[in-house]
Amino acid sequence: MQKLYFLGGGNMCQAIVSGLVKQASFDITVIDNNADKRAHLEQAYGVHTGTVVPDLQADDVLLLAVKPQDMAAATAHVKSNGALILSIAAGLDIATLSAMLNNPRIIRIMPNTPAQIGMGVAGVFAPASLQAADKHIAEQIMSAVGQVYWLAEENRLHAITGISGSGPAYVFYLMDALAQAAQAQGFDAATARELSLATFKGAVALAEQSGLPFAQLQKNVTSKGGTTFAAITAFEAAHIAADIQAGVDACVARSEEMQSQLAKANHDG
Ligand SMILES: NC(=O)C1=CN([C@@H]2O[C@H](COP(=O)(O)OP(=O)(O)OC[C@H]3O[C@@H](n4cnc5c(N)ncnc54)[C@H](OP(=O)(O)O)[C@@H]3O)[C@@H](O)[C@H]2O)C=CC1
Ligand SMILES: O=C(O)[C@@H]1CCC=N1
Repeated sequence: MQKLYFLGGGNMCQAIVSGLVKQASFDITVIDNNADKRAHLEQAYGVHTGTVVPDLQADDVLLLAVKPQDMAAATAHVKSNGALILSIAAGLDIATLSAMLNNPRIIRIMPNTPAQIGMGVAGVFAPASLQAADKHIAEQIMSAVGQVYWLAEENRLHAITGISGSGPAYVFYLMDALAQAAQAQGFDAATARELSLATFKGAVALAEQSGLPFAQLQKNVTSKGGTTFAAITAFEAAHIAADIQAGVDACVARSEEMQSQLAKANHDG
């Protein structure tokens, strides 16, 4: 069985591992410096764990899942020996990773946390020089936990980060805002959470099942001069849609900025 190592056993590693172990197609080892995390990973998913990446072989796979700013230190002693490298780190480009690992065989992935329940979205980019078999491995790993979108250019990873990579946080922010509004209307915290959750859940399922444009679905709730009209008029006066666009733009800009900073730090250091 092909050996797959995760470097970093945190949130995203656990999300991917939880879906992947059901496939039983890789011999998985997670490298993490935290003993509690290693014990949890062994117990919950039956994977091997360790504290150091062993010297790799060409047919092994290493998935990099530490924070971008920890990557240089975490990979300093890794001997990748031409193994396939998959990186989920935001803002670390292939040129920088390739210099860190002395290995150009790298695929970048931008996943998101709903991977934990098999409903993730992942943007994936592979340089043209990589073999179809390498792309197949990335596809196999990420399709175990959700949908996979192949990107034609590495730079598109910034955009996918702004939409689906960070996107779950925007949705939770809106869910929390609706729950807070419910509390302001006198519901207790538990009921407010349930009302917000059930409203999001029902709206998402309706959008999916009807296939209608989101704007049409919104119109179907909005009687002219009625209650929803009052709410949407208030949202428009507050430029909520433009603010969401500004949030996405800030996310994309930060991804680009991190990439320049990390590339420079690695080049200088
Ligand atoms: N969370 C998200 O929604 C998404 C995250 N990503 C990317 O995924 C990557 C991981 O993020 P996430 O899982 O949230 O981060 P976490 O902090 O949850 O996980 C990283 C793990 O790596 C461990 N670690 C740090 N340094 C080392 C080392 N030298 N050797 C072994 N283990 C080490 C950390 O331990 P300790 O805590 O002790 O430092 C931690 O357990 C990041 O690069 C991020 O950009 C991409 C898309 C979405
Ligand atoms: O916030 C971050 O930097 C990471 C990348 C995408 C989601 N979380």
